[in-house]
Amino acid sequence: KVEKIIHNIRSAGPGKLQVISDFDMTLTRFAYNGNRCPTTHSKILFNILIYIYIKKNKIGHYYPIEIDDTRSVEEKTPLMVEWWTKAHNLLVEQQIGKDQLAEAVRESNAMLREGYQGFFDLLKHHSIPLLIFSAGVGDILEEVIRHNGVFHPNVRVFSNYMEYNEKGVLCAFKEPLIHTFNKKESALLNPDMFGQLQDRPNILLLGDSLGDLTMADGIQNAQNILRIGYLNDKVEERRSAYVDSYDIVLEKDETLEVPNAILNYITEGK
Ligand SMILES: Nc1ccn([C@@H]2O[C@H](COP(=O)(O)O)[C@@H](O)[C@H]2O)c(=O)n1
Ligand SMILES: [Mg+2]
Repeated sequence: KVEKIIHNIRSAGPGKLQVISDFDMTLTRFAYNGNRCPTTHSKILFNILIYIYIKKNKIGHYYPIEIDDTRSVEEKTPLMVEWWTKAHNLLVEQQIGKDQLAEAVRESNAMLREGYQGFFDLLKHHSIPLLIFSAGVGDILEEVIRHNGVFHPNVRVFSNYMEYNEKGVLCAFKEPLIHTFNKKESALLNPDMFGQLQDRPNILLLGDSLGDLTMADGIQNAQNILRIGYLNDKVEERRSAYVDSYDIVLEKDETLEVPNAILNYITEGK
């Protein structure tokens, strides 16, 4: 099946392709030297207020629920909304200044996956749109890719964005709230963007959660979708659900080698 999809995408050429990707733990590393890397939410909480990250972000409580594939999306959704709302309220309470963001990212160990330069540059070179759908914090995410010199014009980001008051201080998060399991809804809220991309019916989808599988649902005339899933955590327990849902499953792989190899093959000689 994978060979057939890749063959079809290659035959149609890069002009018919778009890449839709998750951000945290898909384009960024899950772990480095045995330690977990921060997400966009935790990057800022971690850098600005370590105490809050540990005591109040409640990653220890909510993250196991997020990745528990024995619970239904319906059961998990209200708990995810609760987690995200608490985290956003916490950030708002801290009165974070717009200028502190860049500094927070510079000082954090935000790490894109190995091979990110080749990935972003190849997509730019072939003018292949890269749509990043993230339930993280859009302002931080943008800062991370800008800081790494790969925020090219072909990159579009859909995420949770901060709102600042007239003094440049964080005062709210823009609606709608995007969490792990409602990416489909936010994709459908952007018909203009997807309308522009209707002439690109072939999709390379990258994700690390089963919730990421719905990111391409806004594409109405999709023809060939190759879904690559990063299985970062609780590998044994979650393998069969991932193998059933993704076309390719990468276990504990901190690189973009496989997507890059596929993209190189698809665009070879073009
Ligand atoms: N308070 C929170 C809420 C969520 N997270 C993690 O962020 C990830 C979302 O970003 P994606 O780019 O992967 O959509 C999500 O998987 C949560 O684990 C967090 O760290 N803190
Ligand atoms: Mg993710």
